[in-house]
Amino acid sequence: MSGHGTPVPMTSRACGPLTGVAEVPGDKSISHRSLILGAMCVGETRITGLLEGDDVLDTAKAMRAFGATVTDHGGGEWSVQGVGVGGFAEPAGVIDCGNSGTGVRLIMGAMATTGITAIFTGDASLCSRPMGRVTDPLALFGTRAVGREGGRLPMTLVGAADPVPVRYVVPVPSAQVKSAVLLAGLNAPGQTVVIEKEATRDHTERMLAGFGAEIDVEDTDEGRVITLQGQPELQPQQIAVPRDPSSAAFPVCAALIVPGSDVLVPGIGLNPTRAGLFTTLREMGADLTYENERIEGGEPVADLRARYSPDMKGISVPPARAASMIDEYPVLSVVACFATGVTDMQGVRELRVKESDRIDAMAKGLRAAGIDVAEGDDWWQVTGLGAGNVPGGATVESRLDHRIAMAFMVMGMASQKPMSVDDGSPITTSFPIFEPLMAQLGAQVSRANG
Ligand SMILES: O=C(O)C1=C[C@@H](OP(=O)(O)O)[C@@H](O)[C@H](O)C1
Ligand SMILES: C=C(OP(=O)(O)O)C(=O)O
Repeated sequence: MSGHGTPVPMTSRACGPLTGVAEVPGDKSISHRSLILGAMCVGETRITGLLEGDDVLDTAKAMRAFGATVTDHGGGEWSVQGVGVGGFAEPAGVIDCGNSGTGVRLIMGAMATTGITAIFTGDASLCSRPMGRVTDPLALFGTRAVGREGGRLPMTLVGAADPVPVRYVVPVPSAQVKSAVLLAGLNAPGQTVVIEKEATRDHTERMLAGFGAEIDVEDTDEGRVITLQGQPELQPQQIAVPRDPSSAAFPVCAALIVPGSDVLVPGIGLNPTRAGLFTTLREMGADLTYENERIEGGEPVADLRARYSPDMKGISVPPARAASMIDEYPVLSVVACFATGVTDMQGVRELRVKESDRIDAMAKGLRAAGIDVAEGDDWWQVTGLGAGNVPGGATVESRLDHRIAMAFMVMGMASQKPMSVDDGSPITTSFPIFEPLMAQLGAQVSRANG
C-alpha cells in the first residue's frame, strides 16, 4: 500500500539524452483482472508478466481473503487456484485495497452476488473517491451497501443471496463500473446487459470470453451493448500479461522532450481502447513510430520508438478520445508545455475523481513551474512555451497520486530548473521500477528535495 509510510521527496533535473530500451512492467488493468477472474474459476490459472505493483498486490491479498490460493512463483510468474463463480468465502477481516480504484470496484462486483458480507477500505485517496457509481448498479442485483457520507469507503457490502440479472446503462465513461456490473452478472441467473455510450477499455469483455463465458458485444445506436450469460463455469487460463501502455507513456514522453533522446519501449499493447495518447502525440508532431507490429494474445502489440521532438505543436484532443487515454492526461500536459501553442483537453471530468483531482493537481504544479493553464469543470488548456523554454523550479504535492508524481519527474528531465515532488512513494502502486528504469535510460531522478 502507498502513502502509509514516510513520504519520499523526489527531484528530477535536466539530463543528457535518454537512450536505450525501456522494458516497462505488466499492464495494471489486465493484472487485476487476471487475479480476480482466476479466483472465479475452479482450477489453476497461470499468469506471467503480472505487474507486481502495490495496487495489484493488494488485489492478490484480497483474493486470498475470499478463499483463493494465490502463489508468487518469482520473476512475475503467479498462479491462482480459484474457488469458482459464486464460491467466494466470507473474509475474516477488512479488505484493504490501498490506493486502487480498480481493485476495490472490481472486487465489489465480484462478491456482490455471492451472498457474503465484506468490509472494504483503502488509503486516504481511495477513501475520498466515489463508490456510489458501483454500489448503485450493484443494488439492482440485490446487493446492499453501507458506507460513509457520499458513498465513500470504508464501506460494507452485503452480497445478494438471490441475485437477479440486470440491464444497466453506465452513466459515466468508466471501465471500472462496467466491469463491476459484468463481474456481478457472472453469478446472477439469466442475462445481464451493460450498455456504455462511449467505449472504455474492454479488457474485462475480452478476458471473460477467454475464460469461457458467453459474452456478446454489439455496437448499436444506443451504444456498446454487452450481453453476458450468467452462471457459467469459467475455465482456468494461461495468461501472458502485456506491458502497460500507461506506464510506457512516461519513458515515451520523456524521450520526446529531452534533447537527443532515442528510446525503444518494446511489447506495448496498442488495444484501441488504450492507445489514445500515442495517436495524440503523433498528431502533435512527435517522432513516435510503431515497430514490429504484431498480434499477441489476441491484442495488437508494437515496439514504440520515441525520439526527441523539438517541433511539436499544441492540438485539440477530441473528447471522444478521452476514455482511451484517461490516465495519460497528466503526462500529456507536461509534453504540451514543451510544444508551441495551446493544447486543449475537453470532456475530461473523470480526471477530477481519480487518485487526486488530476486537473487541479496538474494545473497548480504547472503554474508553479511557469506555465499558463486555464481550466473548467470538464476541460483544461495548457499553453506551451516550446522546447528548451520551460522554467520548472517548483516543488509539487503528489497527493497520493502516482501519475502526478511521475508526470512532474518527467517534466524535470527537460525543464530549465529541477522539479520536485513532496512524495514519490505512490509511484510503486503502478510502476515499481520507475526510478531504476529511468536512471538506466540516463535520467537524473533522486530521492531528495530541491
Ligand atoms: O478498468 C480499469 O482497469 C481502469 C479504468 C479507468 O478508471 P475508470 O473506470 O474510473 O475510468 C482507469 O482510470 C484505471 O486506471 C484503470
Ligand atoms: C486511475 C488509476 O487507477 P485506479 O482508478 O485503479 O486507482 C490510474 O492508475 O491512473
